[in-house]
Amino acid sequence: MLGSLILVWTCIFFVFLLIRIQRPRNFPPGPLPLPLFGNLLHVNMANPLKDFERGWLSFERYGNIFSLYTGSRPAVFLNSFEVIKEALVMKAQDFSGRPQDFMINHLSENKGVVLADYGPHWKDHQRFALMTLRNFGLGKQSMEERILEEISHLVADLDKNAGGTVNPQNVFHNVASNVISLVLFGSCFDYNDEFLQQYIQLITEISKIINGPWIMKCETLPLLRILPLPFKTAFDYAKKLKNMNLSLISEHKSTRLPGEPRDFIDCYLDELDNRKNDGSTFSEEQLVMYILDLHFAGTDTTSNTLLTAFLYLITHPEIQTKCQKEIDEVLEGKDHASYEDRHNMPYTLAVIHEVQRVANTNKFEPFLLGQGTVIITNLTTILKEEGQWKFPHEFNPDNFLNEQGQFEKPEAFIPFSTGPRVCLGEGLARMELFLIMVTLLRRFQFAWPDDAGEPDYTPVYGVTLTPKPYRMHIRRRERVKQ
Ligand code: HEM
Repeated sequence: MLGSLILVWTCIFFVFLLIRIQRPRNFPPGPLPLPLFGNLLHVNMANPLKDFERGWLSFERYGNIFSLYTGSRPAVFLNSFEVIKEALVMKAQDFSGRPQDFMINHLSENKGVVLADYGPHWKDHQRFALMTLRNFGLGKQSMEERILEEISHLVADLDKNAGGTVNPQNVFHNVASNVISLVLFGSCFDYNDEFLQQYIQLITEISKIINGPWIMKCETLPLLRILPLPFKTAFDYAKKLKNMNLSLISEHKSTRLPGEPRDFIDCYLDELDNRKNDGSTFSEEQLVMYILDLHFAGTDTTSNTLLTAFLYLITHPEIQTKCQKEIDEVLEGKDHASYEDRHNMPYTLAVIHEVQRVANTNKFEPFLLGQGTVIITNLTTILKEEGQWKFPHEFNPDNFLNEQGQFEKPEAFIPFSTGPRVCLGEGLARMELFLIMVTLLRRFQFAWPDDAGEPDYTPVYGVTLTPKPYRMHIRRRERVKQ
């Protein structure tokens, strides 16, 4: 009996030795990975940020580089501004790839730009998007006019609720979605439009699923991917979205005048005509996914930043009032704000940047280094890194103001990332944030409702971070002529 027991335990011990995961020599430190599971059981899957911020995977414990295993695959986390800059800027060639075998790659069918690996396909499409955005007036007045036009609908919508309270979630989602729709489809939608509502709902559902607990388990144990688990509905939703994009493309095909593009889709169709069958990576299937990528990347991030902005502004009324004073002075006698006005509004600009710092919508970015090692840059740590900020752990616009009250941007402010994979919508997003916030603050006074209890700033973990749902009280301001 004893002999059999010893034999069983010896076998178990040898199997364990065979399948155990060992960190290679000189590999960044981290918690001991378990066979098969790696560090899956070490991480709070509902909200890993808690582990990283002040928890047991914090900077204080493992320093600025550490590693975790998803199954038998290592992922290296870069945790400070200096190491991220070194990787993404100084060694950009090595650190600009994307993993191609995550679940999410199956969803996107390895098309589009956000998840594309570093290479000719990504380069051509990134260049094309930047050029198209520029041609449609990014950085010029025409884009500004389009955004202001969209903001006028937002103002009318909020005005209907003046004197009452609103849940700003849908309001900001609609406006961000409409701005990017203008660029992509040449038109924006009525806020109650069925197409828009379905589009946003499908994107929201996919975000929830790809950030849910099943996905992490499937990354760890890829065999699970073939089972009919709840995450499979994400594929049905993605198919519906692709069909919606296909219908938009076919409508464009039937109404376009070649060489006279009205929007991003027309530009891409012109590009296809010009390239004919030159063997390039441009194709209609790419366009379907590319539209989805840009819509997704441009909507959630911008609207969650706005939600964060107003959460902090209504709970810091003194900061709101100081912005309004500056805005009133600079816009005295003008009908509307212009993006150029930012140069005369150092305090408001500082508040917008501080909002982006605390909102930190894109917390982790995955990159692929040779030999299959995934590199994850942890933007959360950098945007609160001691030594980089005057007040790393509080909401304080002074983080972006010098002694003379002039606007100053610390180098570690990288909410749009840095290096070749930097956000390609940065210019558009910055213009949107400025024009929307300035216009709304000029028109309305926003307040935390008396019966709403204590504000909770802890973000909800998701593909992008978002504040917990809240309501805000709205009142028209008297100073502005209607
Ligand atoms: C406040 C708003 C925004 C924030 C904070 C933001 C942030 C980011 C970040 C951090 C990345 C890098 C992600 C990564 O490497 O995984 C990124 C990439 C990207 N963003 Fe944005 N973004 C915003 C708005 C937009 C808008 C409006 C657009 C649409 C034009 C857009 C399009 C993209 C695209 C296409 C990429 C992928 C670039 C590539 O991989 O080459 N973003 N964004």
